[in-house]
Amino acid sequence: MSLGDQKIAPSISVTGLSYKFPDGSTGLSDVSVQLPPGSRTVLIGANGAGKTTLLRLLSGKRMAPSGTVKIAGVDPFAEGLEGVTYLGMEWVLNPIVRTDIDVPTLLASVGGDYYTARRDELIDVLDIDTTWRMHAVSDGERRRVQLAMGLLRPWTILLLDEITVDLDLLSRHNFLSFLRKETETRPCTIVYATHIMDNLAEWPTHVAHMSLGRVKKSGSRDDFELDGRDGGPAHSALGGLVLKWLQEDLIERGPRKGTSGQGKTYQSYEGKGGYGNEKAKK
Ligand SMILES: Nc1ncnc2c1ncn2[C@@H]1O[C@H](COP(=O)(O)OP(=O)(O)OP(=O)(O)O)[C@@H](O)[C@H]1O
Repeated sequence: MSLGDQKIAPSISVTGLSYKFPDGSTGLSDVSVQLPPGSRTVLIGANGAGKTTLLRLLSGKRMAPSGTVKIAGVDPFAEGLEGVTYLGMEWVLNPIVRTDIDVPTLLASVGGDYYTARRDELIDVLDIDTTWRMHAVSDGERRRVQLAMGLLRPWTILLLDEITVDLDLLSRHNFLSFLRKETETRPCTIVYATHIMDNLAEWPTHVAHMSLGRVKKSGSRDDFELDGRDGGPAHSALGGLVLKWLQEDLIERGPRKGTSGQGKTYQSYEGKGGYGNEKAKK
């Protein structure tokens, strides 16, 4: 049975996953994380923390050691990865979406004439003009068409690797709302690696924090008190938590090799006024 046939959403279970790149350097160290069926997880971590490496392993783009990854309780590499969609940078860079081609043709090429209701919904949600020609659209417009293409087939696991950077605030909000509705109305599970916290606070059911190739913490929004303490706003709870994690990670990592060793961490940004205020004073 393929993942697409499941009546309940798939869980994602990673246990003791270590990975070395072909050059022998460590990509992941003993990663364990459990994400329940139907969850929407935001994967947090500084640049280079290992988010893409983990998502590529989950998607089968890189081979995970046997027994370390289970999707819906089974080893996806043995049973097949049908239903797993990974949307990351290399997918974004596919040159076809920069050629002189029209939107209906592109959507038809990924099943748009079969999944007509989903196609029309995505055109609406992502505010796509079907008369666009792809060599003559803006970066954000192109990204919206790409997202419609990537989301069109009804996946059961969606692995999103920061591909919403070009979307304007409203488009991203609508896109996140669509994903939320998906997990609430059909059996599917999402992991989303992002650095953009705008409008995100209410969205995740779970959060996982990566640093230096490890998952340091993971849990539900309740575990991290994401709904704010004492009635405080969720957006400041998530934003504050992420900033704190990244500052701790930077201290743990220490100065980069090849620097003078006098690197500053700019922890006093608020107290000293930061770059913005320095500029404003001039
Ligand atoms: N093919 C590779 N060979 C060796 N090292 C690699 C390779 N790909 C990535 N790395 C290193 O692995 C680390 C993790 O990279 P990864 O792309 O997973 O980080 P990330 O958390 O997704 O970062 P970002 O937020 O910048 O996208 C980085 O230090 C990177 O330099």
